Amino acid sequence: MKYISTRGQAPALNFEDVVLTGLAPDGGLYVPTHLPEFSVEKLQALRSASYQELAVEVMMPFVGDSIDRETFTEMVHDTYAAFNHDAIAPLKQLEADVWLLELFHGPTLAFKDFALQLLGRLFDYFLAKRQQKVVIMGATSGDTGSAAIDGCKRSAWVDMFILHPHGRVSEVQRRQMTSILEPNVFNIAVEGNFDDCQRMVKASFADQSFLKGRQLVAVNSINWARIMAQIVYYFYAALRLGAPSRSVAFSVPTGNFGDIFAGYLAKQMGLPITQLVVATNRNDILHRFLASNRYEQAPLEHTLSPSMDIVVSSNFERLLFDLHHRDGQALADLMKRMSTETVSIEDVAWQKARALFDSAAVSDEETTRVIGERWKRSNELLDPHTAIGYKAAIDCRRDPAVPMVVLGTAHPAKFAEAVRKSGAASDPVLPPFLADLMDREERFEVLPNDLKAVQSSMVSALKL
Ligand SMILES: Cc1ncc(COP(=O)(O)O)c(C=O)c1O
Ligand SMILES: N[C@@H](CCOP(=O)(O)O)C(=O)O
Repeated sequence: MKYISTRGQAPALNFEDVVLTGLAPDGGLYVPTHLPEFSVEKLQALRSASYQELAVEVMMPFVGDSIDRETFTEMVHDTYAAFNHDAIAPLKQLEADVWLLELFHGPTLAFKDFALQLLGRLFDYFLAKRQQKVVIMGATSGDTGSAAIDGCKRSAWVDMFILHPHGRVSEVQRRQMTSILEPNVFNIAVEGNFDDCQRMVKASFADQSFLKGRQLVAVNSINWARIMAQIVYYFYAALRLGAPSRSVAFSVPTGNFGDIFAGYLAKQMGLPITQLVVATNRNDILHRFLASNRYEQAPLEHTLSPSMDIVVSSNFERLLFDLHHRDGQALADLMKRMSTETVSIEDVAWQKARALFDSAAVSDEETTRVIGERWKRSNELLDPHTAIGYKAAIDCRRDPAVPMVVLGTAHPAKFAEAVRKSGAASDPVLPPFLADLMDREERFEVLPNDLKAVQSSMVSALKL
């Protein structure tokens, strides 16, 4: 399988090279040249596959000849052995034909573990083969950071710098990152917001000269392997609920548009998904775009669902590429305009987007109300991001006969403030392996919202 840039001006890469990169040199994001197809017969044959078996079937075509099947199968089994539920991604019934796909049974209690546990193993495999050390640089609004650190902290091949917005992630999220004291892990709290962190990461990928020859590698969803691993749980949930004989709908709490883009790809690959709901918080640029065909940036707002406090949604570019017939030049022009002005796309492309996605924006008040109500009704504690997914699912549902799956993206104990405000329960409890989290020593550096300051801190930590 080959990968091309959404902006059309970068060389095509194979899977190994695409895993060990970030942005394409032309500023675009890598996408596969084509998607594997899963026929009805093939889906039927996978109905009773375990999560791990399915993961190999879904991902192997993307991996191609970069890893042999036996080695990749072992890697996948090892990856999901780190999860704390036998089903890996269990489905829980919330009400008649509304299901919660619990994606928080990994080591850091968020859906990011699905891809980042695998990515850490992919890095080790390729870097050991090359005998090469790389530098990871990532931006996080809370969950990617801890999942990346957990996935890569034991690697001899990486030094890792994770930027989070100072004071804008939950205390549990911060401690999950900053209490990892391995010498190759560096946490930087930036006096800015997530978009500022992500901007610095992208600028560093675009010009890596400050690293004096060391190579940067991405852990954010600009890295194709992140998206690839997230496609699998859409297949898993749909097959468990009766696909291919039965269609399924998904509601996805959305920030950087990676998770829902994986759902869109699953649909393109043949999974009978009849509805995809983009669920946002007050940072609702994607909802506003889908409602009005105006892509208009608004200032980032801080909400009770901090992991989705994102305005510039990286992966939206991958969708726009498809909506523009994969025309790299058209995309390069569009992305340039989108960064400075309010943009509308051609009506046909926008109508296509509206046919693919429904959307809703959910306020903090509605989020806490939903958490409280769900707790009263069934003692089910939703984290604020998942609560947004649930509310959007109910508001946007097209066909009650089609099972609606809400992606449960994080464990409620990561977001005690929102849960407390909902009046749902006393503090949600962390699982035993994190019971002492609040007592662990922390290490992080606070830096101004300034690219040069961040890069020079990296250079001195790496002793370059
Ligand atoms: C808990 C949680 N839910 C939802 C999201 C949104 O996912 P995505 O950025 O892939 O849209 C994130 C992170 O972005 C998250 O951490
Ligand atoms: N919500 C994310 C933000 C980064 O998104 P990513 O999927 O591109 O890594 C986080 O929790 O860090």
